[in-house]
Amino acid sequence: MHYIYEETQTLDERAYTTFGLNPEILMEHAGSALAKAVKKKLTCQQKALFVCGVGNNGADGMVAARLLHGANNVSLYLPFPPKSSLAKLQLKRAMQAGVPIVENLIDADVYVDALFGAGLNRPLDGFTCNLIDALNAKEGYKIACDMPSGIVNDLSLSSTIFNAHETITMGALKLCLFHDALKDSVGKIKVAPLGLSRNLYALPSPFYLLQKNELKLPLRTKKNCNKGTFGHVAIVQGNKEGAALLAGMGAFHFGAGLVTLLGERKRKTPPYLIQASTLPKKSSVIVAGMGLEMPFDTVWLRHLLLENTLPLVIDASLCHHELMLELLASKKPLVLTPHPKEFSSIWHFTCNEKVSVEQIQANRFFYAKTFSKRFPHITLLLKGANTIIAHQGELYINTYGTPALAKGGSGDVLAGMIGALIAQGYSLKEATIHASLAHALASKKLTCNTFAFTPIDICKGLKCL
Ligand SMILES: NC(=O)C1=CN([C@@H]2O[C@H](COP(=O)(O)OP(=O)(O)OC[C@H]3O[C@@H](n4cnc5c(N)ncnc54)[C@H](OP(=O)(O)O)[C@@H]3O)[C@@H](O)[C@H]2O)[C@@H](O)CC1
Ligand SMILES: Nc1ncnc2c1ncn2[C@@H]1O[C@H](COP(=O)(O)OP(=O)(O)O)[C@@H](O)[C@H]1O
Ligand SMILES: [K+]
Repeated sequence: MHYIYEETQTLDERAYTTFGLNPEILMEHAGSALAKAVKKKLTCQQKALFVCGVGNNGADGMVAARLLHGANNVSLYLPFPPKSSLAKLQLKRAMQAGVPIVENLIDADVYVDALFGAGLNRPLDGFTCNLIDALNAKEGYKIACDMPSGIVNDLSLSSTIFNAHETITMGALKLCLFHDALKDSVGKIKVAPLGLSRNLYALPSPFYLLQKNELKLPLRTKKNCNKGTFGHVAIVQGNKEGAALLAGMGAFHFGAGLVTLLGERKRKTPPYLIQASTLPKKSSVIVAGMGLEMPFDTVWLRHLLLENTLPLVIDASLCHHELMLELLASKKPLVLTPHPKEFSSIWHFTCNEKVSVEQIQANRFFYAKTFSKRFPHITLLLKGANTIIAHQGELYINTYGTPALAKGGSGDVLAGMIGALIAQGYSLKEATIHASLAHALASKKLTCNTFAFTPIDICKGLKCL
């Protein structure tokens, strides 16, 4: 698991004070990593253009251009005169080495965006937006230095953002790179070590990037077992019965020994799903919310969810229902799996403050972290292009989801999968993390194109993990 940081200046400063490095040493490493990434994409006849800004982000680009010049065809384009002392120094060195400087945005095979990085402190002006639009419109491979230009104060996004195929980020991963709205702009993210190994440069952080090799599958290693060994998931069935069916299939395919759909007996279900009107005695967990159309029998549901000690996975319409207040107050072990609109309702109930979906999406990390600190017994999974799992102020980010999942029913399967892992003995946090990883990775197993995928394909994909 890699740490992610809200800002990395503290890490740079520690590299100076603890390890005796200095900004120039760090920058030489940043430029060298950028140069390596550019070189990989260039044949001898091809040309790279480094578009450099006024600060140290631009200076990184100038270092990379100097390192490549002589062996590769590279040029610098400086739309503004350098401001920072390191940018002035690096420009001088680049000129002494003879790096060509061009006056316009010329055509190239590789474009490097070294306009702005962590120092962008206000929205971009019209000229810079037009420049970035022009860069985005160019053919060719695009590399962002540290971060795509357009992220203001490491946090909010300008209306115009550089669209990279690849981002070489300096020293460590930054939280802003995992904004949902940047998922189409960052490309592949690579970390450039800055004169120290990544481990030495790093400090502990409460934010983590989930890696696929960390996935803990519910593999059956003991031969002496029976269905009871793997728990019993009870799923509340609503009027839209397909939702509970999908959750049931997700739970069953992810290892639950028994899965019961609770409610009125419905028409066709897969034969391995049990139907019952009362909670089975040996249930391990209750999953509820999907397919529940309002109004529903609140008395029955309140009794079912609250009059026992079973952990709960709560999804979909229940997030909009005032029953949520009682669930939160009950201090029952709880996983909540809202999408941003559902989270906006939960936030309203719990914090007595109306926040729009847009506000949540613009500040996903803040809202998820704040909520998880306020409700330390809850594990929150905030859905999105990059899913966030929040627990006691820690955030785990899953970037593996794909647009194939953007279909009704994908979330239902996920809720069932989380229930399955809880039933098999995972902690609520671990169940949520590993179900989320498996959900995203399974969706990649069967994706032949981006549109024909169905939620049932997630279950099929689980068979291949
Ligand atoms: N040890 C180090 O230092 C290391 C640094 N590293 C690299 O440095 C990058 C950070 O460099 P940075 O802090 O100089 O910021 P950067 O993004 O280049 O821009 C700041 C400049 O832009 C200006 N400005 C701001 N907003 C503006 C706007 N809207 N429109 C116009 N101008 C605007 C602002 O000027 P202001 O007008 O605010 O005085 C300032 O001059 C980091 O991302 C990484 O790539 C790595 O090499 C690792 C080691
Ligand atoms: N563009 C996307 N990239 C990655 N994952 C996505 C994307 N769109 C949706 N998902 C995932 O698909 C699931 C959709 O869940 P949800 O919106 O609750 O659907 P439903 O309630 O219809 O089952 C979530 O896990 C979400 O993170
Ligand atoms: K940049």
